[in-house]
Amino acid sequence: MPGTESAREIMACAAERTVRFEQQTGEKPCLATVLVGDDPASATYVRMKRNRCAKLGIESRHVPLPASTTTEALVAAITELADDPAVHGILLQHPVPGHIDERAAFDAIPVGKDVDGVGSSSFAAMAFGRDGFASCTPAGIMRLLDAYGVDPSGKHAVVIGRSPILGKPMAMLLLARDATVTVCHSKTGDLPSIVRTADIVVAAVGKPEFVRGEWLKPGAVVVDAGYNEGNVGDVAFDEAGTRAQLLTPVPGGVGPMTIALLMEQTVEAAFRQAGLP
Ligand SMILES: Nc1nc2c(c(=O)[nH]1)N[C@@H](CN(C=O)c1ccc(C(=O)N[C@@H](CCC(=O)O)C(=O)O)cc1)CN2
Repeated sequence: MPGTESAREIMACAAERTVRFEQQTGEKPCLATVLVGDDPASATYVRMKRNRCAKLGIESRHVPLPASTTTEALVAAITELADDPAVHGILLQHPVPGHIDERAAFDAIPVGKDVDGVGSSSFAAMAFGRDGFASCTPAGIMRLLDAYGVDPSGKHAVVIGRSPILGKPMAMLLLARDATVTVCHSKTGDLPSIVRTADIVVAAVGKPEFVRGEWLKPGAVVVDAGYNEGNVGDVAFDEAGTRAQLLTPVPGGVGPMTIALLMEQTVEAAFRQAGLP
């Protein structure tokens, strides 16, 4: 499976670096996870991340907060983690309850600890090719394209979805690799005809089997970044499979890469904070 295989390689490397970090500093890299409320899917994703940390020898510290948490209280909890030198990376699980200003909370994570790449400063650094961490799912997708020998340069890439942690950074990363990028969203007219012109399609809409096989240009590369209930992606897999040159599966595609990138970036943050190469 494409994602599982590439993710395994990235995580093996993160595990090796974790051992080296401990030998050099006597400490372990540490990821703090912040979960607000009791959404079961979010709880599952946080558990998957913490389990992966444990497997790789990365420490994790969990901060569960009630759904009634205010923006101010969440920002204060994040600031406490930001000020703690034993914490190298901070992850705030998205989505947070609707009354919270999620952007303010993401932006409270200092850029050096923003291993999930969700802050505005991280976005700017990524967009302008500066040091920082990219949002894990789009960064994982770029690595997946590389692993499969797909060079975005000169290709028409269509990103369906414009969310701050997926569609928008995805467009920037593809642009940085010289793709011609079209971002489509809920107000886009005649989506199928735009998708039909794409060499690379990234589906990040959050609607099960939304992208149909007949929309695709034969030979297109199709990346399914959907994570809908029941492990169903945003692409109608069987239909798309008959037309696509490469189609990432759900499960076993983009999801494992998201977690692998989070592990890689947490370990890298630990090295940077310790001033080690
Ligand atoms: N702060 C963040 N919040 C959210 C992100 C994110 O990157 N940062 N992404 C999504 C959900 N997500 C991680 O949080 C996520 C979703 C799915 C998977 C995954 O590996 N899925 C597996 C299948 C699930 C399973 O095996 O039970 C797969 O696709 O193979 C990883 C991460 C929203 N929130």
